[in-house]
Amino acid sequence: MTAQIIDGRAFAAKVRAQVADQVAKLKEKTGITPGLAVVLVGEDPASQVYVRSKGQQTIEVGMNSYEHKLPADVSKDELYALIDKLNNDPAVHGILVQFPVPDHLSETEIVSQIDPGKDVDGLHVVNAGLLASGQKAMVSCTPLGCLMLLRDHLGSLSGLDAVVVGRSNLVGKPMAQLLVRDSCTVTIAHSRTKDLPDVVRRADIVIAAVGRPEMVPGDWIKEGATVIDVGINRIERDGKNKLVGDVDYATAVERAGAITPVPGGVGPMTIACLLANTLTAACRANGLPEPEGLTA
Ligand SMILES: NC(=O)C1=CN([C@@H]2O[C@H](COP(=O)(O)OP(=O)(O)OC[C@H]3O[C@@H](n4cnc5c(N)ncnc54)[C@H](OP(=O)(O)O)[C@@H]3O)[C@@H](O)[C@H]2O)C=CC1
Ligand SMILES: Nc1nc(=O)c2c([nH]1)NC[C@@H]1CN(c3ccc(C(=O)N[C@@H](CCC(=O)O)C(=O)O)cc3)C=[N+]21
Repeated sequence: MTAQIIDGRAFAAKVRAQVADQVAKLKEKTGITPGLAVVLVGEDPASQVYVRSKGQQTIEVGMNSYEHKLPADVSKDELYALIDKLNNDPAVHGILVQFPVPDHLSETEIVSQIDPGKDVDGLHVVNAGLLASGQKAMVSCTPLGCLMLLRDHLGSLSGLDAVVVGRSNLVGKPMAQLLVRDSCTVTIAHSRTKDLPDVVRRADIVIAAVGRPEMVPGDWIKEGATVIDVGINRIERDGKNKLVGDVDYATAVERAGAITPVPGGVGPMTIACLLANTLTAACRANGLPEPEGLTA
């Protein structure tokens, strides 16, 4: 079998068009323009690229973008003072602190400073708890994007066996929560999993969120399974820089029923869902109905 390619870039463009449409209506009806603040600490080159791309796409859908660049040696007090200011700024509906941050700062502590209603990354314990208990939360953008692709491709996910490889707070854990909510039978695998190949072989849905280039080979994939590759790894091959996922695309494409490519799969969906979450946060902050088709 040769897999159908799930075109995340095209789907993300559709999500952004929906966001743009609903932002325009919101502005017209209420005068509210959703605003997203992105905080970048230091000069990590990959982070700079993402932050620029987030800023551009925020403007393109008609929202306000606020970028805050802080030096790598910024003190935690200065960073928290900025977060506090953004928490209290009514023009800012979403706040994202780009990770990784320099070693003298704690990601967990940073996230705990953000107003949960503005936590568009869905990382605050309040949002993790709301999601885990089946309530309305801010859901981390990458898992939300993966869920949208899966629902679009498969329709109902009910009763399917899903394996999530990776248990991070940003991707693996919220992904597993969303799949459980859609009635999948979910296994969360990680670096201590015994016989990972065997665990992956059982899955109708494989989500790879590990951070190891091409770690999942095609012969771990059940024939016809749907494979969502979250990994973004920069490698050098044949003297060229290349972006590859956590799945060995060349062999997996021969076994899977459908697969997301890297680039052009999950990555663009992450940014589209960040914009969707910012719109959702703006609606909730103003007691307005949820945007249509953009929440989990
Ligand atoms: N496309 C997108 O939009 C996004 C892509 N990413 C990418 O997704 C990947 C994962 O990101 P993130 O979740 O933040 O990463 P983390 O490093 O936080 O988590 C990686 C997870 O993978 C597990 N793991 C590591 N090695 C193995 C192994 N050999 N076998 C099985 N499991 C293993 C770890 O297990 P343990 O807990 O036991 O250590 C951990 O749970 C990265 O490539 C990242 O760049 C991330 C965010 C967005
Ligand atoms: N607080 C926080 N939240 C995040 O969600 C977060 C983060 N920090 N730090 C880094 C990771 C990674 N991440 C990506 C977003 C978009 C693409 C993306 O658009 N990728 C394109 C290609 C980009 C390229 O060419 O480099 C694609 O896959 O097609 C990738 C990765 C969000 N993350």
